[in-house]
Amino acid sequence: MTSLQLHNLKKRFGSTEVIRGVDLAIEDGEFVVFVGPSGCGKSTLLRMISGLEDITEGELYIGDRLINDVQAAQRGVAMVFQSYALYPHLTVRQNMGFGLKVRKVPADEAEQRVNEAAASLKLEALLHRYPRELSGGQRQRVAIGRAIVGHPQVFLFDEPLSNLDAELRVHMRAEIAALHKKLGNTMVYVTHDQIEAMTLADKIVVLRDGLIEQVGTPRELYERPGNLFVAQFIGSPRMNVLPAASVERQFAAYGLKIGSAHGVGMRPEHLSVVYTGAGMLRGTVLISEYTGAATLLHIELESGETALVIHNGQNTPQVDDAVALAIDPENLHFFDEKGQAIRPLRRAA
Ligand SMILES: Nc1ncnc2c1ncn2[C@@H]1O[C@H](COP(=O)(O)OP(=O)(O)OP(=O)(O)O)[C@@H](O)[C@H]1O
Repeated sequence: MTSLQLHNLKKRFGSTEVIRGVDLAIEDGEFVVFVGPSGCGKSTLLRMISGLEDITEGELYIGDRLINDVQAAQRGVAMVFQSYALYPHLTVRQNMGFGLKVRKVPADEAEQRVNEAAASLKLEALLHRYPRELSGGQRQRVAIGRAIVGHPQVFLFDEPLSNLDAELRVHMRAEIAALHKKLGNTMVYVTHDQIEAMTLADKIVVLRDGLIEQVGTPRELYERPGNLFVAQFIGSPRMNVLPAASVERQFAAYGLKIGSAHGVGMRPEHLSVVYTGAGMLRGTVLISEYTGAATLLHIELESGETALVIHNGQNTPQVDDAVALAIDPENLHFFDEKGQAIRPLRRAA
């Protein structure tokens, strides 16, 4: 059993509490991604699981074993860092085998494990090289290989792809997904990258200021955010949220009642530009950003608010054009004055 249970976990540095009571259950074999704004405590929480940071309060179980006071090396976890943390004076083979040597795994078994990991990560031809002779992606693969050879129960990844260029990130992301499929281990992954979170996670944990805001599948968080913070954190560009008062009249014309909602959320990809004048909202194009596959339009609405719209059809409007915007009411999100989601109109598929 390699499930993880976090019970009211807290971390204080001096008098500052940076993890303020986290309860979380991670299932055996699950791929869980921690996201949240810079400084919210993602890395600290991961380091508490790894044993690199001690736990101020609360309980942490791996399987049914309480591991608060178990040393990092005895927890059955392996961590992969953003910085790779390879030994520059050791070859790829030596780097991958180093931990096994320290743990006095017999040499022939260690060699076999390194060979197996090298084969699954396509590193066989590079085993004799030194880290300086490798590309960033190859280095990160070695760092992952070093984690694999220890046969950990749980893999922990702290922004492992942040130092790679865009193309390599896409490639390595797919490799990590394939690795999870193949090994089936429990994995916990910290990232800033929305696409990584959405594509890799079975479950995303959104953290803010040392607390969990919402836990759910990528689809649940995207389609049914529980509050304004999650609504605007998940999805890029972020969800437009307009004061209910500024759209009430226009919506009423379409038979839509805003009710007690304080804010109305509309994702940029759900708004479409219409030319017939039949849109719910009207405005003028302020900025038009062509990105190849789509154009991001900044629309100044009649109410004075600005809305972002992803336009990927023909007839892209130009700056200063007057446009109308339409949205399927199913795609509207409503929030109360405290920012909590109300009247969810959509069901996650
Ligand atoms: N050793 C430390 N001593 C004091 N404060 C710390 C220490 N490590 C982290 N912190 C503080 O704890 C908070 C959480 O830091 P953490 O690195 O976990 O955030 P994060 O969400 O991973 O941020 P980022 O996305 O920027 O990496 C921050 O306010 C940080 O300054």
